[in-house]
Amino acid sequence: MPGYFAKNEQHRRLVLKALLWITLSGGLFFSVINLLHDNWLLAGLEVSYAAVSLYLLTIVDRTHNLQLLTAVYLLPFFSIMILALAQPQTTFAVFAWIQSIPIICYMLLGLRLGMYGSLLFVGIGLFVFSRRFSSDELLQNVEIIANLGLASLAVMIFAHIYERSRILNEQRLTDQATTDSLTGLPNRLKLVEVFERERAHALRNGTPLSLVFVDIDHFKQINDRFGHEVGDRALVHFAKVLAQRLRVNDLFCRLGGEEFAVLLPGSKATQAREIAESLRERLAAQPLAVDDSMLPMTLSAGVACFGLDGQSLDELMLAADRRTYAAKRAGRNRVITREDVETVLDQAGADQT
Ligand SMILES: Nc1nc2c(ncn2[C@@H]2O[C@H](COP(=O)(O)OP(=O)(O)OP(=O)(O)O)[C@@H](O)[C@H]2O)c(=O)[nH]1
Repeated sequence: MPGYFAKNEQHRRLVLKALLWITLSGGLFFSVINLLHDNWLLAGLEVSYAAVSLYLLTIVDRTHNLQLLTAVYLLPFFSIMILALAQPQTTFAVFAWIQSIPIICYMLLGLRLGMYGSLLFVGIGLFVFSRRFSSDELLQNVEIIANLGLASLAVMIFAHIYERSRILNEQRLTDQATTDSLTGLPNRLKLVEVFERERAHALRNGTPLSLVFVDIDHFKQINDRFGHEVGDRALVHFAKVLAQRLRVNDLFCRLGGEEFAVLLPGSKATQAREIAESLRERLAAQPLAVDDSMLPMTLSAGVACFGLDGQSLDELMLAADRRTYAAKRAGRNRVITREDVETVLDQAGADQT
């Protein structure tokens, strides 16, 4: 299922449910009207369609393939509409239903499929309508034809614009929710989302996946000495310096405060360590300019590997966080991997005694 359709599933499910209720009640109502007009074919189709709508209503909440269900529902729905328009017993008024096609298509199928569906079914509807009422004197009136044509076009354009703005707004909200407003980096929510994708990829292809936990050293001192505003600038500077070194596939995100994480798809522990070391060196080489002086910044980092340190993001975070803590205890400005932990802690203990 394409990502976009999956994202909008909840919205589409609600729209489809509303439409199913309308077709259930409308189908029953119009079948009675058509029976009174002796139009058995249309009445039979409408009752059957009401029954199909009732059945779909019972499964719409639990179906895993909403797109297929929507297609199964829409194709006969539009076909019955057009068939109704073609019947000799029906009136001009059935055309009003054709006007609803673009709205239904865009709301249920999205921008591209909605446009194709609208063009196809409105086009067929207009063709059938012009053939069916060609001898009607109403159709000889240019004003009426222009009104009907323009109204159909306007509904389609508005439905298109509405769906486009809805998608853009949804995208904007999703971006806002997954971005750290200070540094512009992805946030923890994005890490959770990307980790799931990369985890599945690593399992499928047997490729490595590493996580580096990064913490700025003595950040509180920057705040205390220069104020919160310089502290914020230091965070932005830090984000910029580190981001320059990483690849597009790597996910560098701010977890909160002065804590960051880097997800490295395709990198095993040794490679992740090298990358973390180069981040550390880069930061040490690029101090922050504060007034006329240069303020040095350093980081401590811990590396964890998918598989070796656990299967879930929580397990990897815990392992990487512990190693970062070990790096802090060992004197800061260093990177610690699984292999380093004991050596470094022994060393730190020896230094203290
Ligand atoms: N300016 C600024 N400060 C923040 C922000 N978020 C957290 N902080 C500050 O970051 C500081 C973190 O302090 P600590 O957890 O003691 O860490 P540290 O001073 O880096 O010490 P070590 O990690 O042990 O090296 C706290 O003073 C927080 O107030 C932020 O968005 N902007």
